[in-house]
Amino acid sequence: MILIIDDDVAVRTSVSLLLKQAGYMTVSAADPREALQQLQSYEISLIILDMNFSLETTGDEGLELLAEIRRTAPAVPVILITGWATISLAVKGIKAGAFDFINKPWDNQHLLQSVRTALGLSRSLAATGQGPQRHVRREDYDFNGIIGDSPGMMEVLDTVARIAATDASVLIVGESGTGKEMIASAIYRNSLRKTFPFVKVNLGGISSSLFESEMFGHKKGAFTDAKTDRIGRFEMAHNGTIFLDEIGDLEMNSQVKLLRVLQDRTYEVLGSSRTKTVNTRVICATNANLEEKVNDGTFREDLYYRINLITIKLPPLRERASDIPQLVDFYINNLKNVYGRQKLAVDKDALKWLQTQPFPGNIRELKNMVERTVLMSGSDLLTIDDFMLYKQGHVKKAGQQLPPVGAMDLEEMEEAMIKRAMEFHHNNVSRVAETLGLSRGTLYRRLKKYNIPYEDTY
Ligand SMILES: Nc1ncnc2c1ncn2[C@@H]1O[C@H](COP(=O)(O)OP(=O)(O)OP(=O)(O)O)[C@@H](O)[C@H]1O
Repeated sequence: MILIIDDDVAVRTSVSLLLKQAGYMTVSAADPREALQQLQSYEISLIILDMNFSLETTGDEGLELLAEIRRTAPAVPVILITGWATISLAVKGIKAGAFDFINKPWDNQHLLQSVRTALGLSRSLAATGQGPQRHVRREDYDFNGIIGDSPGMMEVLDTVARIAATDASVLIVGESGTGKEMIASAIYRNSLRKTFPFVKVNLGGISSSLFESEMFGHKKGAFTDAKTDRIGRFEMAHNGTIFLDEIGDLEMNSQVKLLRVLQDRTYEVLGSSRTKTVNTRVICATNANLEEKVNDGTFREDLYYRINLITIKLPPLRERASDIPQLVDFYINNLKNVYGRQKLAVDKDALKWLQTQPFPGNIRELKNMVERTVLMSGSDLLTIDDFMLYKQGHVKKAGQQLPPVGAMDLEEMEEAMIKRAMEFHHNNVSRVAETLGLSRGTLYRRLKKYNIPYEDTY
């Protein structure tokens, strides 16, 4: 049973009709007292609450009622309905524990989708809440290529399993190289949207002047360089999932534009006056601390609350060192096939030693280290010495190739190295980032800084 709380009878009736047509049962309440009564009388599974239901415009009464609901029925998700003008009120509501907020006038499909997500999520939370510390069975999901069964990793996979089928927006946080993109793809592969596109966008690589054209597309002639029509990423992701990587790098004026499409699910193609509607699940990732960015005013608080209904934190590799042997084994097995060296193996002491290493670049760094050590060592059984040699060799080789002191400054060297790597990898940004030990976001920033042309590989 869904409880609709609004003092406006027209709103109550239309929401109730919409939900009934979609197969839900509803009851409604016109004021807080009646709302709390209904909550006692019925088994309520979801509440839709209009924040401005009171005659006062501050919305305080709505917030008070929300707090009361959270106290009496903490497991029941609440969806707020708010006006654009009261967006700060919606943020307050989300902080106070509301599940989602929808703007007035609402789009029926959007409201229904939020209802489905809220119900799906609370059901799966209830289901996984049963029984002592039960972990998901890997074989029930598509977790291909995701290695590790440390407690930290299992917790991540449990969350992915629980939330994949819902449409909840997910924010994946963690240091560079911890597998954020990999987890985003796992959420998609295990979702109901898996037969629709998965569109990856590296926001770190998109300048604010190009943001709209990249994300929403443009019509031929919309601006000087618009020689042909261009389809935007949101359109490509229609019915599917959009993965917004490096969201922490998004500039303020682009944040407003992104917020609007996430909020209203509508946008306009540049050069066209028609409003388009998009239905997409949003997964974001960042290695920045967004809360800090919100506090220092460089990331919009309302956008932050819009994207992080669910937060998945990927632990750094040093906090799940027990996964290292499995990861090494996985990479060695891949390399056996690539190089036709079926006897490749890593000795026990080396495995132990690897587990004590700090790996600031996390799994990406471990993977690079294993690959390069295999390439450099002629022996099939890799020992600590081989890995050490790789580390020293790395430094020595670099030493031999350095230009004379004074010939170049650090920035010039960096630029030259990036250009060489781009040439070597034929502008494949992902490969270049891997070889240079950078995250893609960092590499994109450098490419822009040095004006090095690149094709966005996403
Ligand atoms: N659990 C894992 N099992 C196997 N390989 C992994 C795992 N996690 C990450 N990797 C590998 O490590 C590399 C980095 O992963 P990924 O690109 O997903 O990290 P990221 O956190 O998105 O990095 P960045 O912040 O730099 O964009 C990839 O080659 C990926 O295949």
